[in-house]
Amino acid sequence: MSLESDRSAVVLAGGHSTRFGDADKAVADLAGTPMLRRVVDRLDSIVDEVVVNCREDQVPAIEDALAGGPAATFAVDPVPDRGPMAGIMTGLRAATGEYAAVVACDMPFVDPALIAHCFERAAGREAAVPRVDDQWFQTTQAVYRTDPMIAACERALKRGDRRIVEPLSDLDYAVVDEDEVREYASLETFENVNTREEFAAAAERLATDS
Ligand SMILES: Nc1nc2c(ncn2[C@@H]2O[C@H](COP(=O)(O)OP(=O)(O)OP(=O)(O)O)[C@@H](O)[C@H]2O)c(=O)[nH]1
Ligand SMILES: [Mg+2]
Repeated sequence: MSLESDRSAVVLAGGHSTRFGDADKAVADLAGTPMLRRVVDRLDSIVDEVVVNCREDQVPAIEDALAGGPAATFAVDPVPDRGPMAGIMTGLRAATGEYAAVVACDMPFVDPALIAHCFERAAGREAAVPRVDDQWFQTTQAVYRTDPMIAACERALKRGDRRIVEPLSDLDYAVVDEDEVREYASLETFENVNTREEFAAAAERLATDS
């Protein structure tokens, strides 16, 4: 068994991209490659399995965006629009790994070296979550132990709490602080793209990078 055989990735894409406008940012062409495809490509090298979480109506376009690339399976929200934390729960339910990295589809600069480190830090615990400014947990670029995180999401939703940090209160998690993050990645790894302006700026940087 390879070292990585327990590792899944869940890419979250079930939002409505309202700040982006009419189109789905997940599949929007970012410097020649759909944004979600960039995230999947980066994660594929460090996990055994990639699961994409989205709504049913997004599946065809996301399939197109991934065509010819790494294999991915879909985890469709049984009830759409319950927020990113419910999406994490849906994705993790479909994941087969003991641990899974969760990354939002709008983080095209995600650094696989940091994710690999989060897998190391989560070992023997229930999560490893970066926190760069002693305040905001990067819950959509973190590693969770699949079963306890599913249970924690279920409990939070049952309490009527959709906040994405809420499941952490039930978990034994490691915090990956800013200094530790910087050993593996630059902080652009956490940059998320919401508006057309942010998308254009990200495209410009990616075009000059490659
Ligand atoms: N499954 C699921 N995922 C969601 C939901 N809302 C947001 N997400 C995902 O969570 C991540 C971060 O969300 P946002 O940046 O707010 O994305 P968004 O909701 O599509 O965009 P806005 O409408 O502009 O807020 C993205 O990967 C989204 O696809 C939801 O209701 N369900
Ligand atoms: Mg949103």
